[in-house]
Amino acid sequence: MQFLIKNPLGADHMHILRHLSKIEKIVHRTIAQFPAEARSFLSNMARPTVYVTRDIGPEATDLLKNHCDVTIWAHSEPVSRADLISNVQGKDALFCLLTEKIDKEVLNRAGSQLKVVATMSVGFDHLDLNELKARNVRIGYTPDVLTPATAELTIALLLATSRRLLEASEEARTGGWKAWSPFWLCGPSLNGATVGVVGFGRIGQEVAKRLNGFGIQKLLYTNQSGKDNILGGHRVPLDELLSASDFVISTCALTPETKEMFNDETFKKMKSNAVFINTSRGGVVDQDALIRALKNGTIWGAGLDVTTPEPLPLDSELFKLKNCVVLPHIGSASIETRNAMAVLTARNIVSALKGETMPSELLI
Ligand SMILES: O=C(O)[C@H](O)CO
Repeated sequence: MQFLIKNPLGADHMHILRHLSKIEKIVHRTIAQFPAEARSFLSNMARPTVYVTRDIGPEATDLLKNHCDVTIWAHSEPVSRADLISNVQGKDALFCLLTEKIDKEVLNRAGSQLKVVATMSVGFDHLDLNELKARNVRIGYTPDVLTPATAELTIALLLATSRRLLEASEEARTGGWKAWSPFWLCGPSLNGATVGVVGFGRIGQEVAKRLNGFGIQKLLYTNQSGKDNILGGHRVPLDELLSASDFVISTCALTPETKEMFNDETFKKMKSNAVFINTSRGGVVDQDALIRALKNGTIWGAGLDVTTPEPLPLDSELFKLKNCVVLPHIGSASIETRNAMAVLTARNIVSALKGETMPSELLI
């Protein structure tokens, strides 16, 4: 607490502060004797507290600070589990990232005053939804704001994989470029191709819109809504999509149903010239099966923005395969998008703490 002290009586400031501190103690003792209801009413009037698990930029931080007492893990690496657990104790809100697993242990340690957990991501497979629901903790997430950036990156990764951009750049820099050669560094073209998008939600559809400019012949998709003919595409069963597509793009959420849906069996159903792109979650792929498929020529190549685990260990077979491009989960990493995600997460928290409608609440 800070006091601006005018001193009309001429007493020295230290003397006044000693009195104030005595008064504060008396107030605390008195409040402690109030009935529980009155105590909780008074504590609700105090500024709420929020724990933030990374540096989230000035705009989102200021927004939170205008309404709450903010504690930040302001480091570039993720907060350790031990630090998360000790810092979340007693907080009213938690601002987290997809790098933190928010489970029973974290929620128990946070305490029953916790009102909202807001994640700076559209994916929420790192949150234990049942435990949050059981505690009536509201959940914020960041759909929509990251859709264009993630779609953009999906196209970039697809082209980098099919047109072998990283390999080509490496050859140019390291003396492999001897002369222009007819079939050197060639890869399959998007022009005239059939593209299958697995999970035709917000991001999948935005990818499809961008594909339009590349002269693809046919768009296939699987989706949950059951709607056909979205954006001129055909809704088909997964097996049909896999066997007919030259490019298979995974943009589906990780759920118990989609876990490792790309496995030995499904890779075998794809064309041998197929390019597999994953910008959703590493967990939708059985990674050992993918390595086998890439080594054996079951499919032509793969571009992965997401892996299991993350970061992918340096000795992973995937890094050794020329027909595989691995990116460090940068789907939404445009400057504007990451800031918008941070601000939306902060707004989710402030609204939930005020008991208002959240801009993006995950309703379960
Ligand atoms: O879930 C998300 O938001 C992405 O994977 C990262 O932006």
